[in-house]
Formats: sequence, C-alpha cells, structure tokens
Amino acid sequence: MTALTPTPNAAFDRRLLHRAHGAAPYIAVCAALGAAQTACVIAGAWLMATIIAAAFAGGVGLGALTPQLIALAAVLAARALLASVQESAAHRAGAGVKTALRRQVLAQLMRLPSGRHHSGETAALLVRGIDALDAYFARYLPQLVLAAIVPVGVLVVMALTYPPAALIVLVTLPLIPMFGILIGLYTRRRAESQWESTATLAHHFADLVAGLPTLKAFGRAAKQAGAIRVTTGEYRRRSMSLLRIAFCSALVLELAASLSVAIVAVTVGIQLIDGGLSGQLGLQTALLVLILAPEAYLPLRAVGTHYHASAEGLATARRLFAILGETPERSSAGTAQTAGAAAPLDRAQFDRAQFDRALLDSAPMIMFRRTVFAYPGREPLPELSLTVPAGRVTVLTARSGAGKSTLMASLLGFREPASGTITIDDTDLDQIDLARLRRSIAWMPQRPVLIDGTVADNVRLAVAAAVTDADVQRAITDARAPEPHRTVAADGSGISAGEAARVGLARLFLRARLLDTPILLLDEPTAHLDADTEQSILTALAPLTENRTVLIASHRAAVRAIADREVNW
Ligand SMILES: Nc1ncnc2c1ncn2[C@@H]1O[C@H](COP(=O)(O)OP(=O)(O)OP(=O)(O)O)[C@@H](O)[C@H]1O
Repeated sequence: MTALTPTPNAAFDRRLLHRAHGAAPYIAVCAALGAAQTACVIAGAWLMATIIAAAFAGGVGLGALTPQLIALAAVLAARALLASVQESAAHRAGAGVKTALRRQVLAQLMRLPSGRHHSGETAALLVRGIDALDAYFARYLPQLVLAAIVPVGVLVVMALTYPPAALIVLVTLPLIPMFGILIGLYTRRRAESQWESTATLAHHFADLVAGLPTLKAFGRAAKQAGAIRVTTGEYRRRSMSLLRIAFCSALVLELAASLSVAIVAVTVGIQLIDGGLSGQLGLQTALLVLILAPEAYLPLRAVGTHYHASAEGLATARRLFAILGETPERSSAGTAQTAGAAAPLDRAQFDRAQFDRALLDSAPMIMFRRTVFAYPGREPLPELSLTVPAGRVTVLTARSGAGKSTLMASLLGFREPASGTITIDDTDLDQIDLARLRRSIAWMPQRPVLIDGTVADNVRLAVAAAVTDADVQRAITDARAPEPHRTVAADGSGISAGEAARVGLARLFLRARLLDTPILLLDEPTAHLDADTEQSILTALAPLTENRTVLIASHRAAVRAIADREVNW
C-alpha cells in the first residue's frame, strides 16, 4: 500500500471542478439560486419591516395590509422553492461527480501495478469514502456560495438605509470565517486520522473475512475478535473527537454571530430611543436592519457547521486525487477495458481487423537483463538475466519462491522491476503500449480469479467477442476443465483448486486459439494432475506452441520434455 501524502487543504478543492464535469455547472446553478435567495431575504425583510411598522406605528388595519401580506407569503414560498430546487440540484450533481470519480479511479487502478493499493482500503474509499462527498456537495458547497452572496447583498441594503449598522457588520463579519478557518485547520488533521482508522478497519476486516477458515482451523478466530474490538474502539474514539470539535465550533461561531447581532441591536435601540419612532432612523428602517443583521451571519455560520460534515468528503477527495496523480508504470493507451491479459474486450468495440493491428506482429524474443524485483518490506529477489527465444518453448524450473510468477506478472505490467531492463524484440518494455502488449498475451495464472456463474461463463471471460459454445467446449475439453454448466462461486466454492486451475488453462486455450496471441504464459499448468491427464493436456497444447513465444513455470518432467529451453536461477 502506498502512503498517500495529504495535499494542502482548502475549503474548496478546485480539482473537483476539473475532474468531475458535473461540478462546474452545479456551482453556476448554486450561484444563480444564491442570488435569487438573497433577493428573497432582502424582500422578505423589507416586507416584514413595512407590515410591522405600518401596523404598530401607523395604526393601519390588517385589511389594508393584505397586498403586503400576500407578497410576504409569496416571498417565503419562493425561498422554500429555491431551497428545494437547490437540494435536488445538489443530489444530481453529487451523484454525477461521484460516478465520474469512481470511473476515473477504477480506470486508474487498472493502469497501476497490482498490489500498490490495499484492496480493502480501496473498496472503502470507492464506496463509503466517495459517498462522504454527498455532504460536501449537498450542504457545504451551496452554503459556501450563499456565504459569498448573501452578506454582500445585506451589507449593501444596510449601507443604503443605516450606514452605522453596515459598519458594525462589516467589522464583525470576518470574525466568523476567521474562527472557522482556525477550527477547520484543527479539524483537518482529525478528519485525516479518522479516515486512516476507517481504512485500517476496512482492510483489517477484509483480510479477516478472507482468512477466517484458516484462522478457525488453527483455533485463532476468537483472538481476532479482540483485534477487531480494538480497531473499532479506535474508530469510535476518533469519530467522537471529531464530533466534539464540530459541536464546540458550532457553539463558538454561534456565540460570535449572536454578539455581533446584539451590538447592531443595541446601536439601533439607542438610536431609536434618542430619536423616537419618527426620528431620523424610523421604526421601519430599524426593523429592516434588525431583521437583516442575523441573515448576514447565517450563511457563514452554516458554512462552519457544514465544513465538519464535508471534511471527510474532502479528505476522501484528496486521496482519490493522489491515486489519480500516480504515474502508471508505463504508457498504456488502452483504458480499463483493455487492461489485464485475461480481461475481455468490450463486445461492442470488438473489431477483428482493429484487434489484429493491436497485436504484436509476431512471436517476439523476450529478454530480462540484470532485472531485480522487490516487494515492499522484503529483501529484493536475486538479480536475473534471461533470454526467452522467439517462437520457442521455455520452461522455468527455478525453486519455489524464486520469482517465476513475478517474472510473468512483469510482462503483463502488473509488477515493475526495481532495476534492470526487460525488452521485447529489443524494444524496452516501457516503450511498448501496455494495452497492446497485454492483448498479445494469453496467460494462465497460478490461481485464476473466478466469477460467480458457470464454468462456461468463466472460460468466456478470456475473449469477450462472440464466442461459440463449440469454441468454449473445445477449450474446456482440451484443458480437462469441469463441464461447462457446473456453477462456481467467486470465492472458489463449488470447484476444487485443481479444477479452478484448469478453468484458467481453458481460458488460455480459448484466447490463444481465437485471438492468435503471439505470447503464451503458463504458471504451473499441470500442477495437481495425474500423469495421464497431464499428458493429454500437453498434447492439446503442443499445436498452440508453434511459432509462439511460450514461457512455462513448472517442475514437472512431462512439461520439461516439451521445452526447447530450460532455465533455472
Ligand atoms: N504480493 C507480494 N507481496 C510480497 N511478497 C511477494 C508478493 N508476491 C510474491 N512475493 C514474494 O516474492 C517471491 C517470489 O514469488 P513468486 O510467486 O514470484 O515465486 P515463484 O517462483 O512463482 O514461486 P512458486 O514456484 O512457489 O509459485 C516470494 O518470496 C514471495 O513470497
């Protein structure tokens, strides 16, 4: 797992605008709605002040004020309507942005070497993490826009009607964002640490579920309950500390706003006492100022409150952008759908002629020169120099753990060497389009990944273009895989380890035959097999090895017998 360094935080992350196209129009909508809401706030305050002043000081009856009352009701209704339009726009935009980000991150993860990010943490980031952006889009962003518009409108009206009140608001207003920023800086660290404990919980849990049968078999399952208790306890502690700050900061902001409004009220009150109701200020203006003053602070206070709800979303966004900013190991013009040797091409996009051009021209020679592979936290594997001749069968017989699977994974771009070079027909692997290279390979991994479905469904995965039942049946027969209609589950239930390996082999047969891939990689193709079955599989494989560059990891005598070259290191 790569440590993701947090980038400087801001109340608004511009990268959200660049990465997610739905975000920019949404902010424009928020601005338009914000302006309309400001107009409603001012009109509502003016109408209320007029009605109260007329009824109280002018002695006008309710009947005579009917038009103003109707106008006030209309303004309040318009304000409610604008708020609901805002809400639905927020949900739409949030959904669009989340989908766009999920797509981009998934595509990026497909380009990055496998194992760079822990699957449990990535799953938490893409599901629960991205959902945290809801609060950011639905509550925080609209308030941020309102906070930029409403106070300006209110200040202009106050300056025109009673400038001293405008001056007080102008001086005290910046206190709210100032407190907010100070608290926000403190909260950011807490939000980061809360996310870290969510991530730890997620991958601990994922690992635990995957390893539960083994833990049970060794009587260690109960001990894990304690570990989970500790992790969840830590998560609870950090969440509560974040909530505590949220409550305290709301209190501080509330206090600052209330004191500021009180100063305005006292000033207006003194002015009214000095001049009387019909004095220089007048009851209507005084009421207008008093009603408007809290409205100037309200959106800024709300920004402070919603900042806490959105902090997790922003922390998530920073992690997503860190993943999106990582450099894939080498050029890969192909996107997610072409990544992975066994990954199917999109049915709709499959075009045989186009596909042929996307393949390497012929069976290439592969060379590893002084290549060293290293896994994080492990001693590097021994340096390796090896030539895999073009159009020949090379069998790797190095000891278990020497790095045979790693070497195959490097050809598919799943592992990068720490040093040394890998060349294909004298072209550095870095210079070859990764998608093109992967399309040219049929690969049988040691532990093929299964999906829920039938054996036939699993075999079809190797080629997404129209594949006939006869082709699938032939591959299954040649690989001695279980019958096509047998159902299997992604967790491997319903199928033995040996049978699963043969499903992987059937995929290789299908892919090599139908797509004519010039490179075949087979990792322990006949492990778990009796001699007869092994022999029949090797007989079926023999014609496919002609004029192809074939690399097989195996210690079996029968496999070594079909090799043109044997390599040990
Ligand atoms: N994801 C990983 N993280 C850390 N270490 C790994 C990882 N994958 C492999 N290794 C280590 O790298 C070394 C080489 O592993 P690899 O699977 O390539 O060997 P191998 O020669 O194919 O072994 P075998 O014949 O048993 O399949 C081993 O020591 C293994 O423990």
